[in-house]
Amino acid sequence: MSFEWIASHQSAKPTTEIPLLSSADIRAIEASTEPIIGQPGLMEQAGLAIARWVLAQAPHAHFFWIACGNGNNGGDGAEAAIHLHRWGKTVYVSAVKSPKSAPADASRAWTRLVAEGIAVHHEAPDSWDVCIDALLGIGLQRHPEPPYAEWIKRINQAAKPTFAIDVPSGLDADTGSTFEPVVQASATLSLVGLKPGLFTHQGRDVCGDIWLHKLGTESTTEHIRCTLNPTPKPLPRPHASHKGSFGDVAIVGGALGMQGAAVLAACAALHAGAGRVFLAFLNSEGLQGVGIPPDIMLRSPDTLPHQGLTVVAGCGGEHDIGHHLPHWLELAERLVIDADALNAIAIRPDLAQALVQRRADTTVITPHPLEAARLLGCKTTQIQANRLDAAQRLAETFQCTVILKGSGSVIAAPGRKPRINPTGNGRLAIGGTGDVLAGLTGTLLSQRSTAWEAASESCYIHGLLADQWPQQTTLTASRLIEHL
Ligand SMILES: NC(=O)C1=CN([C@@H]2O[C@H](COP(=O)(O)OP(=O)(O)OC[C@H]3O[C@@H](n4cnc5c(N)ncnc54)[C@H](O)[C@@H]3O)[C@@H](O)[C@H]2O)[C@@H](O)CC1
Ligand SMILES: Nc1ncnc2c1ncn2[C@@H]1O[C@H](COP(=O)(O)OP(=O)(O)O)[C@@H](O)[C@H]1O
Ligand SMILES: [K+]
Repeated sequence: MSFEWIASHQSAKPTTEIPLLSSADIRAIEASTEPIIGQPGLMEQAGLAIARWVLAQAPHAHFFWIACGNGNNGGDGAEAAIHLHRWGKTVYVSAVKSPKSAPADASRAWTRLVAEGIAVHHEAPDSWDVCIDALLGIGLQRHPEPPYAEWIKRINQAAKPTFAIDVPSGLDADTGSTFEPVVQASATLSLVGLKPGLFTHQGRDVCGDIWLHKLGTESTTEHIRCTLNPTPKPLPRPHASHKGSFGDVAIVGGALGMQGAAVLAACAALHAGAGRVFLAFLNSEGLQGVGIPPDIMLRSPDTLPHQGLTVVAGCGGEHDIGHHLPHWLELAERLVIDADALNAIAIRPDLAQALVQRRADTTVITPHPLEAARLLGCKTTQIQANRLDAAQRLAETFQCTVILKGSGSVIAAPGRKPRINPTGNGRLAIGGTGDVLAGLTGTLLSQRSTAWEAASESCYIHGLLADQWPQQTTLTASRLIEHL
């Protein structure tokens, strides 16, 4: 039996590509795991693992409130209670309903618990040292009902160490959307496999530290819904190289009053190590006061070179970018499409068609959820309700690599399993950081062999900078660039 520590403070740095499993994947693994006669079943193994894990997290706690739901998540809690009781801890076990209505495995756990002489309560205790949240797991289907909802509120109000089994109750394991209320866990022990919902959308805020116990099961590639974006390996910069070896990146953007966005993208491309960076403003009126480093070559959009160029289009593009897009969609060897360029594609079928026809694996689009909603003709809430599906739909619809931004950015490409980026945090939620991502992605796209690699690395590095940001210093987009 072994525990794997995965993430602390909602941020992970996986060295390998860790698989994430949907609820259906987990149930398929469970169904294909043959019980071995005389050996403990999955739920018994889960109970022992949970009890050991909680004790390791809170070795001095005495009074454990084990809040159990009506399904197998509650059965896991009952199994854990048996071990903690045997080890001399005071356990207060609450069940939402009569254990008689539980599924078969959980029902056996409740029978064993009662045989141990442990009382089953139907209310919460007045106080406790540690709570084990065994209310709802991958079977969650709707807003928690009474008494689930009341107990979840009690758990959160008490602000005591809370250890969630499988997922914090109220979190959708597949999508990262939370129902109301949801348990705010100190740590979560994911069983059998890690779930996507722990790493994207609202999930990252409620899980605490994330641990995994596979309970001796193995997943095969068919069981994998998506993966965690792994830590990239730095690209060597050989001695025998020159500026032509590291990519020519051109930023086309910066309409009137929006030039700063294009400058941020250009500076990010420069600091990320592009061989040469061009900046082509859509409108260069009133540029006084916009600091442009002398390393960046200013051009008009019409005088940019074509050969070997990676174009980043759209940062601060307003409506003007729409005039230039047909040209770059046809001619740019590699292309990053951001912000207003995405809005133009959303309303012009000719541009969408030109995007679909581009050479495979040369294009990255970087929508935030609202831009994604415009592209797919739906509401932002529908995008956020299932970010993995939304990113994959964008990739298939527009035949390109997608970075769906936000907490736990999703990277998707046609015919691939998506990746969820495990780095980044709320400090990035300010204007301009998306322009930095676009410029950084442009440089990596000019240097890497595939758009997929470039997008994955770019997301990871961008988020990592925010994760490593000094606590006392405010993060701004221009400061972020200096750390590239
Ligand atoms: N499937 C497996 O392979 C394993 C499952 N295990 C545990 O079993 C859990 C899944 O068990 P279940 O499928 O029984 O699902 P859950 O125990 O997560 O919940 C299902 C029960 O809750 C009810 N319910 C769902 N949403 C509700 C809501 N909002 N308010 C009130 N009631 C609600 C359902 O009607 C059902 O009775 C996992 O999360 C994990 O903890 C572990 O024992 C390890 C192995
Ligand atoms: N809460 C958050 N957690 C992690 N990353 C975030 C969060 N909010 C924003 N980001 C990241 O910050 C960047 C913001 O991009 P965007 O919304 O396009 O802003 P702008 O257009 O102002 O530059 C994206 O890379 C996004 O993934
Ligand atoms: K739970």
